[in-house]
Amino acid sequence: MSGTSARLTPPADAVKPVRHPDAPAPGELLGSHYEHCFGCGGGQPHGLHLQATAGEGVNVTAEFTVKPAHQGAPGLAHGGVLATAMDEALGALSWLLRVIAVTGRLETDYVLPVPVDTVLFLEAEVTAVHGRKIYCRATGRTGGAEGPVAVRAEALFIEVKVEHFIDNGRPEEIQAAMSDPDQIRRARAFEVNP
Ligand SMILES: CCCCCCCC/C=C\CCCCCCCC(=O)SCCNC(=O)CCNC(=O)[C@H](O)C(C)(C)COP(=O)(O)OP(=O)(O)OC[C@H]1O[C@@H](n2cnc3c(N)ncnc32)[C@H](O)[C@@H]1OP(=O)(O)O
Repeated sequence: MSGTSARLTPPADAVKPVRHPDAPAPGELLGSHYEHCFGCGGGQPHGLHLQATAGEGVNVTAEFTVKPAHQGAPGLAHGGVLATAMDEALGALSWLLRVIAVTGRLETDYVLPVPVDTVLFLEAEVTAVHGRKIYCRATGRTGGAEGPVAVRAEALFIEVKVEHFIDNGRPEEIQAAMSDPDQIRRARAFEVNP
């Protein structure tokens, strides 16, 4: 059973997403937006270490291997961890629009149980844009990119300015990020007008 709430249905005057001309080329590995991100950072031992690849449209693909640290029931992935994987893959779409965006709403359908050691093949795409609102969806398949859907998600991301993080983040991490030239470069890669 699945369904989409009215808040995730784009309004009639929403527009089709446009791949930014300076977006990473199709097939390019997108890299982590922040080393300590639980979803994609290399600095989180139990994180998901998701690596997303740019697609040809406003879409990305990624693989996520379920580790023992990600269990909910014995030998099975925790649903919240699977939602995190979907959130992260959807968040990576920002690279293709060259905007900074955060999750406003995320709805997840859990279709099949996902055992530890499973490789989930994720695909995410933007479906519509309305002002700052970015409508998107994702699937997670087992056994290959054409395998059965185990997880499905729809989401609304909201475009924000870099000040969203500077104003709201804990000062010590913000100061560390702002004094790291590589982090500044990564943050700028999201912004059309840095
Ligand atoms: C250089 C140093 C700094 C480092 C920089 C690092 C660069 C990092 C780069 C990239 C990071 C990306 C990170 C990705 C990680 C994966 C994604 C996540 O997990 S993100 C974390 C979870 N999400 C949140 O923490 C959001 C918390 N919420 C908020 O902050 C606000 O609620 C926010 C920004 C989402 C909206 O607040 P408003 O005041 O800006 O805007 P309003 O007017 O409330 O909403 C705008 C429109 O969106 C709709 N909207 C907002 N929330 C909605 C919702 N939940 N459902 C439906 N519609 C919603 C509203 O109805 C409104 O629509 P109408 O324009 O009137 O048509």
